[in-house]
Amino acid sequence: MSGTSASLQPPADAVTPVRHPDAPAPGELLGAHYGECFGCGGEQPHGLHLQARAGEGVSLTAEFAVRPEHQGAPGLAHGGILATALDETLGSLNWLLRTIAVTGRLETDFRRPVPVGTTLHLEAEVTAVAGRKIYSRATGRVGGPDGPVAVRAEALFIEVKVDHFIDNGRPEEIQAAMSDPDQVRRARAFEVNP
Ligand SMILES: CCCCCCCCCC(=O)SCCNC(=O)CCNC(=O)[C@H](O)C(C)(C)COP(=O)(O)OP(=O)(O)OC[C@H]1O[C@@H](n2cnc3c(N)ncnc32)[C@H](O)[C@@H]1OP(=O)(O)O
Repeated sequence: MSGTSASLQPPADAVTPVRHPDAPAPGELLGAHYGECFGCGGEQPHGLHLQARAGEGVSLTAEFAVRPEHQGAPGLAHGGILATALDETLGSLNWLLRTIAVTGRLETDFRRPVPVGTTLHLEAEVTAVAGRKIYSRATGRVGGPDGPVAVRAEALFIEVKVDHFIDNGRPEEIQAAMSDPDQVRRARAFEVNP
């Protein structure tokens, strides 16, 4: 991608990302990491309800069905919503590394409008890892998985410890998430041992 800033270029000592041995198998749905997440949560009525599926290596695909509540201009998806879909898709990659990480930087290209009523077909991959820094990119297409590119992003995620959420989040939500009976979801949020 042209125009990407220097901080999204992996350093010379970056390594190839390694899929965790316990990562979901290719083709498996990842499910939501948190029910209230605006990007993927099933209990979030206003959210994107994005569904991601593991791919080969450290890659995945995801689908985002654009609904009327996602509009910016009449009949078209809001750019910030599309950036959110890209952010969520890229963030989901970290589950394949079994690393807890948050977005440090996200750079987005908007190439085509995305109409309400269409599905954005996303694919994403981790391209490099350097210490706590995880470099990744994503593409969103309209009209099908092989349709024209509507949006693209490159990102830098930074690995964090669980304390990042405990220290910065609201205690009510932290407690609720920690006692989530869904073991996989709890592990994604709080029990990952890289
Ligand atoms: C539980 C699973 C959650 C999954 C969610 C997935 C979907 C959604 C993903 C998100 O939207 S996460 C929410 C949005 N992101 C945030 O709220 C992060 C807010 N930022 C922070 O909390 C801190 O800035 C951060 C933890 C990212 C980094 O702070 P630290 O004090 O831990 O590290 P530091 O600032 O020393 O940075 C570490 C390295 O990363 C680099 N870095 C950090 N932020 C950067 C940035 N923005 N651009 C470029 N480089 C950056 C920094 O220069 C440094 O490089 P070096 O090691 O080479 O010195």
